Amino acid sequence: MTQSLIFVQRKAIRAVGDDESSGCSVSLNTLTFVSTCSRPIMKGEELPGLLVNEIGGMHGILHDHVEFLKKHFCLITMKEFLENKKNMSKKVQAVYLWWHKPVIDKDLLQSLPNLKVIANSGVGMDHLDLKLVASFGVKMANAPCAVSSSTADTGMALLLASARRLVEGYHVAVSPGMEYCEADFLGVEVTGATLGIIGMGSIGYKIALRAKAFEMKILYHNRTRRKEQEEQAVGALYCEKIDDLLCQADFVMVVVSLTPQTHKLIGKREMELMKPTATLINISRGAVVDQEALVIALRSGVIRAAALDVTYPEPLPRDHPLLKLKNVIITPHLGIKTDKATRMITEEAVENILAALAGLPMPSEVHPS
Ligand SMILES: O=CC(=O)O
Repeated sequence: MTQSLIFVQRKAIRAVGDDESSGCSVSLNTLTFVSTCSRPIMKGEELPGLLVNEIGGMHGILHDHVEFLKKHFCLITMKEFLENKKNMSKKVQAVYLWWHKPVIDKDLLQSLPNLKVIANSGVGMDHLDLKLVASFGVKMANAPCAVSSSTADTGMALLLASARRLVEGYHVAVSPGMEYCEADFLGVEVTGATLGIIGMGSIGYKIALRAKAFEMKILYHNRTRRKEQEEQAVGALYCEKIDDLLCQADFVMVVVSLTPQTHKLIGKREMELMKPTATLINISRGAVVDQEALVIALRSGVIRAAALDVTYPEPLPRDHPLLKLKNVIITPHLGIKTDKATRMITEEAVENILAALAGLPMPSEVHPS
């Protein structure tokens, strides 16, 4: 199988995918790496160099991913690269960013004359200077298909946990001698409640699908309105203005990418527009919400609660006021992390890199805005 065939095959899957409405194929997943990306290695063929931060250890690529990557690339770690820059720099044709590492700066880009593509292990690209990378003629890709289901699940898990006060309840249940009365832990009913989704890309859409099963009313705001049939499929109503969504929703779910336009998108004014009984859920990036304003809003009852998979910084300093509030749930940016999603991320990265190296359009190319 040639690289171009691989791409055509995947493109065909996308075109008929059972998840067309979210813009992603869901067919590329299994619990082991799929073989659609693999190709026979010709005798004597030199595999393209793929720069990765490190292998294994606390922050490095998982070993089973390494085995898969080695079928397509000659892996070069940052350590090997820095120790032998002269020989290695020309070999590197692609970089795989594993949880934002290695850091891509001008120095690194200048030292990689044959670099053609950078693939990211996730959907958010805010850690990368897209314009800088593009100015070196290097293409970029993310992995939106791989992460949409797992991230949508995290959003719903946070919504349910906050509504039903599961974390508070857990602490009481496991604390010896803790007493509680029947009226404690009154939560908020999710069935029939209104969910406002800010950001209706593939993750937002999958949240809507899940919320529909919970019989929620769904409002959404997005830069571009979804097609009528997509809206109807999940029963979502479009709010052209975020404010209209904020003042009606019982749960506000933030799913936008972090850009200069979305930085502190949800601030004091927006929280004051929300119902005092509303819950804010953030699964995008911490900086999309003004955290100082959030602390005040949570302390003073401007909103009921918050559930955050993302904060700034990550992790929060131990003495951060958000960590002291009972009406907050915080998880350590685990949104996309499932066994299946992480494997799919690496598959999607390989698919993108192979397409770029073959001079073909990449399935999930990212352009600077
Ligand atoms: O945070 C997760 C991602 O960017 O995919």
